[in-house]
Amino acid sequence: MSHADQSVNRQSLLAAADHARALLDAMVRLDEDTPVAPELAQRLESVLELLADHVQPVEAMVGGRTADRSGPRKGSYRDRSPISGVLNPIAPPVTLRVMDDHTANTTTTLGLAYQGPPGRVHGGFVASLLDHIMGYAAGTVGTWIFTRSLTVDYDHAVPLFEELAISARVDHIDGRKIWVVGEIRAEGSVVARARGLWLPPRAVPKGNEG
Ligand SMILES: CCCCCCCCCCCC(=O)SCCNC(=O)CCNC(=O)[C@H](O)C(C)(C)COP(=O)(O)OP(=O)(O)OC[C@H]1O[C@@H](n2cnc3c(N)ncnc32)[C@H](O)[C@@H]1OP(=O)(O)O
Repeated sequence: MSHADQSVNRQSLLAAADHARALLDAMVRLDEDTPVAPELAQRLESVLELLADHVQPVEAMVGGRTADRSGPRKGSYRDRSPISGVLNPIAPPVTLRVMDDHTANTTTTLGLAYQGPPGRVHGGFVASLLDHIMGYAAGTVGTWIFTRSLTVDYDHAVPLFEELAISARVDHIDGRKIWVVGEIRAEGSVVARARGLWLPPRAVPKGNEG
């Protein structure tokens, strides 16, 4: 495939991911007696038939075909992230900014697919957002890092349908331990805060040293 064709294909995949995001939003807003339910199920089945011969085996996407998950991985890992992956429809529209001063931030607005208590973001998703942005701040210190501990304070409701500003910074580093703090603001006020510990693995998985 030529460079130009690849670019057109990526634009189509991005558009498809956006449609799938809109579909997720529509699904949770459908009335149970919607008359188009049978046609919806049928059309989605045909879409899945279209994809059947083209989806990669899962082993190719996690990286490697061996038990230790070493070896090459197809596709961009970041594009498939459940929090900020542009090609992953369960990721809300999020554009991450990772800065040289060991900080990371983003803004996003979440719809009904992320609802916990009525009108509020699900607490588990609040923690996921913080984990992710804080992970990226920690990732400015070491390439391979894992969340070891995360404590979230839910100070106030995190609202749906309003812009949320999520930010994180490395608080201090103690040997291998990277301590990070993060927060979510809505209309300028802090609604959730977190602190956590990130650690590099003792050995980087084979094939992923770079
Ligand atoms: C740009 C690219 C971006 C890339 C950015 C990617 C962003 C995505 C972010 C997503 C983040 C994830 O989902 S990560 C996925 C979820 N997390 C995981 O799966 C991690 C599972 N856990 C592990 O694999 C392991 O526990 C490790 C690798 C994290 C650490 O193992 P370890 O090296 O054996 O270390 P361990 O003994 O557990 O602990 C090390 C030290 O920390 C201390 N320690 C442990 N917990 C605590 C605690 N709560 N408070 C104080 N200290 C603690 C221990 O006492 C010990 O101290 P001392 O005795 O040494 O002094």
